[in-house]
Amino acid sequence: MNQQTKSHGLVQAPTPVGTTPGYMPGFANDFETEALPGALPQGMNSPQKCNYGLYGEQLSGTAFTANPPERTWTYRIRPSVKHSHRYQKIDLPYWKSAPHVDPDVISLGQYRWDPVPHTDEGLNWLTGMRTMTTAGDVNTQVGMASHIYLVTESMKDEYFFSADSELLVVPQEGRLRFATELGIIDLEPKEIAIIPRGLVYRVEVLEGPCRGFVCENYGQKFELPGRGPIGANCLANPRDFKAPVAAYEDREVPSTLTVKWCGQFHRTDIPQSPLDVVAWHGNYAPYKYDLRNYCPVGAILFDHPDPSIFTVLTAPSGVPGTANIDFVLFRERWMVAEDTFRPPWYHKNIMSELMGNIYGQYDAKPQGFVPGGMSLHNMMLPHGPDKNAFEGASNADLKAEKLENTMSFMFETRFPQHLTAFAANEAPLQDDYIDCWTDLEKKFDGTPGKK
Ligand SMILES: O=C(O)Cc1cc(O)ccc1O
Ligand SMILES: [Fe+2]
Repeated sequence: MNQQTKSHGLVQAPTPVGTTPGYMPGFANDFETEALPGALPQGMNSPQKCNYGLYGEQLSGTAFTANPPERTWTYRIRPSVKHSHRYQKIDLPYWKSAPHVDPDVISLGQYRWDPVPHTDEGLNWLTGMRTMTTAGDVNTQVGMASHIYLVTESMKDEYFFSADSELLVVPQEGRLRFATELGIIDLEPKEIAIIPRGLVYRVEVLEGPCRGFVCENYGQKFELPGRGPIGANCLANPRDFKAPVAAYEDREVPSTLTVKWCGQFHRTDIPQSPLDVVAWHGNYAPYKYDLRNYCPVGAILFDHPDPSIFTVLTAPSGVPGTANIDFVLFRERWMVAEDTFRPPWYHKNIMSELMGNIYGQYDAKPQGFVPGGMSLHNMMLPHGPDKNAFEGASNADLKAEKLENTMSFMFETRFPQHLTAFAANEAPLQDDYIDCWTDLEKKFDGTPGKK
């Protein structure tokens, strides 16, 4: 066992050979990691006494009897239960949960927003979360919410967990550190992170201001999509997902723990940092993924496939083939299809489509859908290329062409998404969005031939 390393004020486990410092590779692997030699019991979970006087504690992210069960054994300085004093309700007025149907807001429509701007107000991970849409029901653990975060300040002696949800974080600007019970994840644009339900963490600003998108998944956890005939390779490869090595701090300072539970926020005082897990093993852990590792598969002769071929992660809903949420990535790729209208087709979809632009230009919307911006095409509402994209693609010389400088994504859910009052009234909604289709001409004149 190597000497443990000290970083970020947390004592961190040595890094396994051949990996990025501080991370272990693999999707939903059964990991083991210790920040102090011998802190992890071997061959069993619950010895009569743990090494270093640590407490053993299990964090279960699935039912005990799920197949496979996902859980992690932590060995910590104090059991989590010692952290809990009485909870007080607190208000985070911009962070909403489903069901949340504002009677004054119309969710039926095609919507697009410019980037939500930063303000002079100092905002952290909790106060800076701005809910745009909600879908499903947090109490029955179905559906999701989409948020924009605007973060300029680190959480200090302040910790959080969501009992409601796992969070998929998609940064667009700035760099954040997630100091979690199970280790440290640093995150920047072009990467994503998953923070599991129930995991305690603090978010620090490494380089601000920070803005990004969050998909709050109330349902079953994100997993890798079934690959069907694509087979074992391409799309998101399991080895490119990275879980942090153990890191702990032994700090006795007055702190707070905020809990999101059934859509409400509660706070309790704790006399120490809860990031005191010295060693852990298991398959329930936070992780990050570099979107530049995503290997897209697409049309190599003609036609435009369904965007499901670009699925990075999917959260099942219980109905086979019908996701609670698909996280879909539109990134740089070659367009080679012959005699084909290459951008997305016009369509209506039972699933509702929330999109965000991380950088560059999206092929169906060359203008107006800008980095940091979002769009919503709700259940069964028609959409597709704007007039310019349609004319351009209909008349393009169909040589092999690389779509460069493009990274957008979609949170696609089987549930209709409801706008919050913030999305409808405060965020920079583009009132003229639907005009992007107004000038599409009638070309039909009753005579045959391509027009
Ligand atoms: O609406 C969109 O832009 C997303 C999308 C992209 C695509 O290539 C096919 C269908 C689809 O919904
Ligand atoms: Fe679409």
